[in-house]
Order: sequence, then structure tokens, then C-alpha cells
Amino acid sequence: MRSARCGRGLALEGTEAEKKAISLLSKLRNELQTDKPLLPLHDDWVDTDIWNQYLEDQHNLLNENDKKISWFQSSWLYVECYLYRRIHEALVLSSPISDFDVFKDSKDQNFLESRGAIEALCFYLQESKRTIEVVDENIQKDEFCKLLQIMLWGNKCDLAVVPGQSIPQTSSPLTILEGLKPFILVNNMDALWSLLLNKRKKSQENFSVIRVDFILDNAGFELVTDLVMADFLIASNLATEIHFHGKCIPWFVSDTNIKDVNWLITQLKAAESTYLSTCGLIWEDYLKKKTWVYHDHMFWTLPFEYCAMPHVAPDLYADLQKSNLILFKGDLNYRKLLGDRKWGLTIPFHEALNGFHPAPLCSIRTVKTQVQAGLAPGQGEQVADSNPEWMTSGNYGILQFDGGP
Ligand SMILES: O=P(O)(O)OC[C@H]1O[C@](O)(CO)[C@@H](O)[C@@H]1O
Ligand SMILES: [Mn+2]
Repeated sequence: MRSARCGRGLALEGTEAEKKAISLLSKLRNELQTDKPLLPLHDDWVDTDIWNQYLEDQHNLLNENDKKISWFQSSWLYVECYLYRRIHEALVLSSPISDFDVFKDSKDQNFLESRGAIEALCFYLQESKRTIEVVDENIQKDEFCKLLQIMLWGNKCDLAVVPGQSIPQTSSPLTILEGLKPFILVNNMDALWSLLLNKRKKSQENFSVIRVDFILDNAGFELVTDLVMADFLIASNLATEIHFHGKCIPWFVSDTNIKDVNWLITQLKAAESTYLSTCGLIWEDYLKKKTWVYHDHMFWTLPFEYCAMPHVAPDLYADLQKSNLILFKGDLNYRKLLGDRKWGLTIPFHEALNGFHPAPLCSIRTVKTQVQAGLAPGQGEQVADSNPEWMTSGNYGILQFDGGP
């Protein structure tokens, strides 16, 4: 009897929490639609003070007439990040559903709809691992480059542009790579290969660690492409440890957090296909043995451009300095790497990073926003001639490398 009453009490508490979250979210929508001033946060999350200080700084910086900073009158990058942080606030303030990820269903859906392509990829990975010790360097390079391109085109699968509309990967991703090559505007795959190959040669002499970091982007199909590459790097001794960096709160609809990683591994392990279940088991083991390490520093869900990292998150910057190669996935990471500024298209990538050089790094991104540097003279104009929407279509990609400090 007592436990039935207790159960009813919990259900009631849950319903009240849902109502509260929905009312906070509709208030947020109204503020946005009517260009109201941005408000300080009222929750007590680890980063609340940082966000409120940022708002105050923006206000002091941009507003001579003491007008409030509003949704349509502030930088797009800041306001967009603020939107996702306010969605998080609405949940945090609605205990006991504070941990609920409002985007989880759409992320899971993307994985489920891409199952065929994921199976093809896991099959390819296991076949190439079977022969890894006997094949020569050129074949390994070829496989490495294929997996890089799959990681790149996997970034088309974000859900932030058209929320709720998953872009599943239905056919085998490997068959379309050749046809997509002309759409890679900056292609530094050779530089990545040389860097890791040299590291491997040194490591075979002196047993040194080779650390590769993945600054993750979207869950679902894109995350699988990243994990497939991470597995290949370990199996081919091109890396000895992998560090993944995900988001600690639901972010830009489809971005990866730890629950997405765990859910993915559970799904793979339980799959009927042995290609999928083998991947699930191996990846779980890598995580257990710390060959793969997952991190979720709060800096990744703050509005700062990355050149601010040494001041805002010196611990994270110092950690990234230990890496031999950092792979930044996706469009939002690129915007933050370049401070969301409208650089001249031919300004060197190194310069546009504005002092952010923790280690050699590479952006792997399909171009979805008007932020781009490091193109060859005349290249931007030429692409614009054939496709005026080239910067927002997501049809072009870059694998853009910077050698570091
Ligand atoms: O998942 P990605 O590649 O970072 O893309 C997120 C998308 O959301 C945007 O913020 C657009 O709303 C762009 O940065 C990008 O088109
Ligand atoms: Mn994303």
C-alpha cells in the first residue's frame, strides 16, 4: 500500500516536472521570437557563473547606450550556444527530470536509420584489420585515407540545421568516395599520414606513446565513423592511445555525450550481425582498458572561441598539448577554431587560428556556414561560380591541417 502511494507520488512529481520544463521552454521560445533581452541563468550548474559573466562582458563590450543584449542583436555563435544552454537550464530546473536529453530520440533514430551503412563500415574495418600486418604501407595509407573521407562525409549527418530531420546514411559509404573527391576543397590527408607514419617509426624504436585526440561532433552515423577510425589507428599502431572529447550537456541537437557512446556500444553488442557485435565488444574493451579515454570538459559547451582556451580552460589546453594530433570534427568546431570571423578565403589557416596551437591539428568538416580560410587564390570564386550556395550547402568538405606551434 505504502509503495503504491509512493509510486503515485513519484508519477505526480514527474508530471509536474514535465509541465514545468514545457512551460520554461515555451517562455524561452517566446523570448527568442520576440527578440527579448538575453537573461542571466538561474540554475546552479558548474558553468552558470561563467555564462552570466560572459553576458555581462558582452553587455559592457557591445552596448554603449546601455541597451540590453537581445536575441537578434548579438553574435550568432554566442546566441546559438546560449539557446542550447537555456534548454539545458529548463531541464535542470525541473527536477527529477534534470538529466533528460530532449534530443536523445532523434540521435538514436539517426543510428537506427543508418544501420546498413554502419554494418558495411564495420565489415570493412574488420576485413582491413585481418590483413593489417601483412599489407604494405601504401595499402595502409589508402585505407587510412578512405576512413578519413568517411569521417568527413559522415559530418553531413548533423541534425542542427533541420531539427528533427535525420539525414541517414543508407548506402555503403565506401562506394561513393571517389565521386566526392572533387568536393574536398582542402585536402591535407598526406600531411596527416606522414605525421602518424613518422610517429609510428619513432615509437617502434623507443616505445613512445602516440596520442590522437578526437574532438567529437555528432552522435549516430558520424560517431561510428570516428570510432571506426580510432579502432583502425590502434590496430595499425598509428596511435597507442585515443582521447575522445564529447559534450557534457545536450548540445546542437545531435552532438555526442557519454550516454550516446554507451547507448551505441550497447546497441552494437546486442546486434545480430557479428560485424556489429564484434565492434561493440572491442570498443567496450578499449574503453575499459583506457586505450580509449572519454572526456567531457565543460569548455566545449561554453560560447568561447578556441583561442580563449588557454585563459578560460588552461587545464584542457595543457591536456591537449600532450597530443600528437587533434582531429576537430564538424562545422561548429570550425567556427570556434576561427572565432566565427569572416576571414579572407585565402588567409592561411594557421593565421586564422589566432594563436590556438596546442598541437598539430586537423579540421574535418563539411562546410555549412560562411566561415572559411586557407583556400588557394581564386578557388573560392571558382566554387561560387558553380554553386553560389557552396558555403551553406554542406556539399563541400575540408580536411585542413595545421602543423602546430
Ligand atoms: O554538427 P555540425 O557539423 O557542427 O553542424 C552544426 C550546424 O549548426 C549550425 O550552427 C547551424 O545552425 C552550423 O554550425 C552547422 O550548420
Ligand atoms: Mn553537431
